[in-house]
Parts: sequence; C-alpha cells; structure tokens
Amino acid sequence: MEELHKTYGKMAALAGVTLEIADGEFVAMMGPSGSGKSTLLHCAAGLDTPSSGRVFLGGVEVTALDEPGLAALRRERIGFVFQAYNLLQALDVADNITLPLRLAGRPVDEAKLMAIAARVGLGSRLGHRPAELSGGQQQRVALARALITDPEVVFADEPTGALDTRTAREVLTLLRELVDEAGQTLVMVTHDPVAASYAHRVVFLADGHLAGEALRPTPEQVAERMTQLGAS
Ligand SMILES: Nc1ncnc2c1ncn2[C@@H]1O[C@H](COP(=O)(O)OP(=O)(O)OP(=O)(O)O)[C@@H](O)[C@H]1O
Repeated sequence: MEELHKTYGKMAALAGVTLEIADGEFVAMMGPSGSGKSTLLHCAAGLDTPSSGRVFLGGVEVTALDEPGLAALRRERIGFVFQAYNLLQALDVADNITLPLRLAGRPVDEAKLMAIAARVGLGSRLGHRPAELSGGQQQRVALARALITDPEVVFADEPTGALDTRTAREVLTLLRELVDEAGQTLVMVTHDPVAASYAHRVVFLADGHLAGEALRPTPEQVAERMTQLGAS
C-alpha cells in the first residue's frame, strides 16, 4: 500500500499510509478508536476505495480495478472473517463453507471441504446449522469459508471480538497455525493486545497515520504502546 489517503469531507480517516505486507506474514493492526484501522483494512481488501494512493496484491494494482474487477478479486483472491461471523442460518456448515465456490461458479471439491473442515476442527459438524454451534465454532465456520478458495490474503476484522477469552485464544491459535503450517498471509484488526501478540508484526495507527510497529511483541508491550497512543 502506497500513500493511502481516505477523506470524508474534511475528515482524513487515512492520511498517507504506506505499508508492505510480506507473503506468509501475520500482521495485526491496532490503534485507538477512530484511528483508521477498519478504513485501512477495507481499502487493502478492495471493499472500499481510497481517495488517493495505490494498493497492490501480488502483481495486481487493486486501486486500478473497476467494480466488477474488485468483485472478482474479493471472490477469488481474498478471504474475509468478520466479528459477527455472517453465516447464512438457513444453510448447514458444509454449505456455508462452500458458498464462495458456488458463488464463483467453481466446483465443490468434497475432499477439500473435508480437509478444511478438519483443519478448523469442524469435521463432525458439517450437517449442523449455525444456530446449533457455539460462537467459537461459528467463527471456525467463517474461517473455513474464508479459506475454501485458497485466498492469497485473509483479512480479519476483530475476529475474536465476540468471543469469550478462552474461545478467543483457541481461534487465535488456529489462525497462527494457518500462518505457520500453511503459509497463509493474514491481516487482522484487533483491539486486544493479547490477540495482537499472536501476529508476527503489530502495526499501530493513530489519527490515520502509521505510529510505529513492533515485531513479535508481548501483550504487555502492545498494551503499553496503546496507552502511549492515548487509547483507553
Ligand atoms: N463512512 C464514513 N463517513 C464518515 N466518516 C467515516 C466513515 N467511516 C469512517 N469514518 C471516520 O473515519 C475515521 C476512521 O474510522 P475507522 O472506522 O477506520 O476507525 P477504526 O480505527 O477502525 O475505529 P474503531 O476501532 O472504533 O472501529 C473515524 O473518525 C470515523 O468516524
């Protein structure tokens, strides 16, 4: 990402952010409320368009794509995980996980579905409806759905925000395993210093600017930096 700006009227949500994320890297984005984390994630993922600046994914300039091009990029090369799971209640786990393939008109590979479901610990739950699962299990379904298309990057916006502490740790451990064992590139927005400590690198934002970064920080180091940035 180069020199990203995003303005709303006179408000600069992003005021010139340049950030490079390596293949296979797990990056957490932190910053006080309103610092621009979600805006940056959305611009990086082709969900929102910056006012100026450029975003690249691999060799593709995301910011040069039109809306159909962005839709194809999101469908084929990016995985999303949100705080609120966003599962379809009428579909069972298997159909929720494979929905991105069906939307893209791609064949559903049963062996792959089984492998990904097993990977996230849902191998025995494929016939269940979301309402029959715990919050942590529902977020695992959302993660499997994000992974089924073999995305180059998974973007996660507060993926553990709705989970209790123990379940959050389980989901974070799973995310970290995907990075360590499958080489998944992962970008996560979080408010939680413990969640951020699972990443290789934590990038801090303040008032739409990059305000430093930390490599493999402890939760205490992240929390201290957040206090310096004025986060409550
Ligand atoms: N659609 C919008 N219209 C106007 N202002 C917006 C819009 N979206 C975001 N903003 C503003 O841009 C700034 C950055 O918002 P953003 O949601 O990126 O922050 P954040 O760091 O993700 O915050 P939080 O941690 O509270 O989710 C905020 O001041 C916000 O009010």
